[in-house]
This record gives sequence, structure tokens and C-alpha cells, in this order.
Amino acid sequence: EMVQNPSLLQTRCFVDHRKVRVIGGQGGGGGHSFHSEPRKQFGGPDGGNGGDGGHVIFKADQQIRSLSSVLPFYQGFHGQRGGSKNCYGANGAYMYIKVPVGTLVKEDGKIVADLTRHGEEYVAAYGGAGGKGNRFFLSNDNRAPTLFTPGEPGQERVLHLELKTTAHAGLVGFPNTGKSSLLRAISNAKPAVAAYPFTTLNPHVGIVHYQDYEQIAVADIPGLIRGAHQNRGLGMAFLRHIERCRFLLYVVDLSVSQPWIQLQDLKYELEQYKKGLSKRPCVVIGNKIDLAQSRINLPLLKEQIDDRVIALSALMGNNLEELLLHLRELYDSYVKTEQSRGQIPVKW
Ligand SMILES: Nc1nc2c(ncn2[C@@H]2O[C@H](COP(=O)(O)OP(=O)(O)OP(=O)(O)O)[C@@H](O)[C@H]2O)c(=O)[nH]1
Ligand SMILES: [Mg+2]
Repeated sequence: EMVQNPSLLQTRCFVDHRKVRVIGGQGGGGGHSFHSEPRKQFGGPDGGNGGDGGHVIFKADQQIRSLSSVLPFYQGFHGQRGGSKNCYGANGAYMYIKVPVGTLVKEDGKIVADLTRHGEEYVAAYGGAGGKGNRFFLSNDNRAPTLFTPGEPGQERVLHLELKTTAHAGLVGFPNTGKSSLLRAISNAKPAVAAYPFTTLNPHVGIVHYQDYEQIAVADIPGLIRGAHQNRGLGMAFLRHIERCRFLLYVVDLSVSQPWIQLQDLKYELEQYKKGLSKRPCVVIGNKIDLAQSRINLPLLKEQIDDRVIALSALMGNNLEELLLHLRELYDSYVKTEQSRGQIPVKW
């Protein structure tokens, strides 16, 4: 019994959004003072420059799992005023906001950053430059400048953060094939299930727990339709989610005649969206094996395709163990591949 009864599972909706206003730190003002020493009446100007305001920076961190810790507003640290005796004001420290790996940053609907790696940074708002102290304005013409400049304000922006999924496995199939039913059956995620297409409008992630505490994240992706790659249906958005999955679980409805056509069409859509996507490690799930027609179609499907086929019933619970064991094999080989490339596999 390798597979634990998947009962202590959690679900999360992985379209995570945040609107954030960010302002860089204000630059410190320039100093204005004159050197003074006993018996020396007119010292030179010695007001130092102000420090620069600190940037506000998004930093991808693999410890962070959602955007829930991101606040609606951040003000960067200000630079300090320049002092006398040519003292420069200290720069404002950089302010780092940790975000999950896979965070997209958008401004006015346009993507301005895509933080895909641990440690990657994006400057959300630059700090303002520090002002010049009066010493700066010393020249042959002006031996006693009184001029100094204030620090500049920090940059201000309103940004939208969006977290793309980093689920391990994606359930890919046409509408109504039983993807959501299957996720319900193998995890405790509770995506809506209904007898009509496009029940699922947002992707959900369910976590499958194994007895050795390994956790595999499976995404229920809304049904694709033919022409999805041309953005038919909600095409592009879903394909983008599929792109992030390390391996794919194709779900076909076995009770429909010639179910291999579904598979060909799915792979075609994926390949049109991104070359090589249909060649990700995968397994074909023949769902609805409880129906009479399915038992006729299953051997025909196996004849038609080379991929491994697991026939099961998400509704009745038949043969889920085979899927869970194979899912684990796919996961283990993903972990091995990543490690052999010196990469850190995504863990939940
Ligand atoms: N007989 C039978 N029906 C099933 C099985 N799995 C799912 N269904 C039914 O098929 C219909 C669609 O199931 P969903 O799980 O909503 O399908 P989906 O692929 O998530 O659909 P979309 O979200 O619309 O893409 C529902 O009426 C389910 O009860 C199964 O194994 N056997
Ligand atoms: Mg669904």
C-alpha cells in the first residue's frame, strides 16, 4: 500500500492576483552649510549630497507559495539628507518583496517581468536620486554657493501581480471528459463537476499525498477545444497553464467513438501552441470505463496509440490506484531529471 488514502488534501486556486502600488524611496536633500573653524571666518561650502532613495524590488523566492503575503502598498526607504563637513547622506536601503517563483508582473495589461527562477529580481519602483549639497556648486565664479537641491521623489507605479501555476501534472482534455471528477477522486480538491462543458473556468490545483510525505500537485485545467491555439474558447490562457506542467495527464472520454481522435486533436492543439509541448512525459487516461461502450473502445484505443493507457472511472473509483502509482513514477523521474541537470525540482 504505497498510496495513502488521499483524505488530508488541500486545494488552492492557482490564479492568484494582486494589485500593488509601489513608490521608491525619496532621495535625501542636499546639505547646505559652510565650514567653520575657530579663527577662520569664511570656510568653504561643505554641505554633502543627499543619499539616493531605495528601490522597491520584487524577488522570486521558492519558499513563497502564493501572493497572499503581498500587501497592497509599499513605500521604499528614503535617502538621508546630506550633512555638513561634506557628509553624504546614507542611501535608502533596498526594500525586497518576496514573491513566488512563477510571478508575472503586469503594468497596464502588459507583461513587464516574468520571474521564473529562484532569486530573480525586478525593480518595481526606483528610488529618487539624492539632492546635491552646496559644496557641489562650488566653482571659480562662486566661492560661496548657497544653492542646494532637494532629493527627487521615488518612482510611483501600480502593478498587477499574477501567479502562474507550477503544478507538477496537468489534466488535459476536452470539456466534459471528467477531469474535475478525477481530481476530486484522487485529491480532496473540490472543483465543480457537471454534465455540461466548460464547468471549470479557472484552473485548480489538488495535492496528492503519498505515505512517504511526497506531494504531487495536479492541476485541473479547463477543457480545451479545437482551435484553442488560435485563442478559441479560453484557449490561450489554458495552454499557458499547461505549458508550466512538468508532465501531462491526457483525459479522454472512452465512451465516445474513436477516442484516439480526441488524443490526436489535443496533441495537435498543444503542438501548435508550443513546439514540443505534446512530447512532455505523459499518460493517457481513458475515463468512464464504467460505461459499456468504453469497454468496446478501450482495446481499439490501445491499438491506435503508443502511449501508456490507464483505463479508469473517476465517477465509480475503478482503477485509481494504477493512476496514482504511475503518477508517482512520472514524478520520480521528473525529480531525477532535474537533479541530474543540477536544478532544484519544484516541491509542494
Ligand atoms: N459514467 C461516468 N461519468 C463520468 C465519469 N467521470 C466523469 N463523469 C461525468 O462526466 C461529466 C463531466 O465531468 P467533469 O468532471 O465536470 O468534466 P470536466 O472534464 O472537468 O469538464 P469541463 O470542466 O467542462 O472541461 C459529469 O456529468 C460527470 O459526472 C466516469 O468515470 N464515468
Ligand atoms: Mg472541469
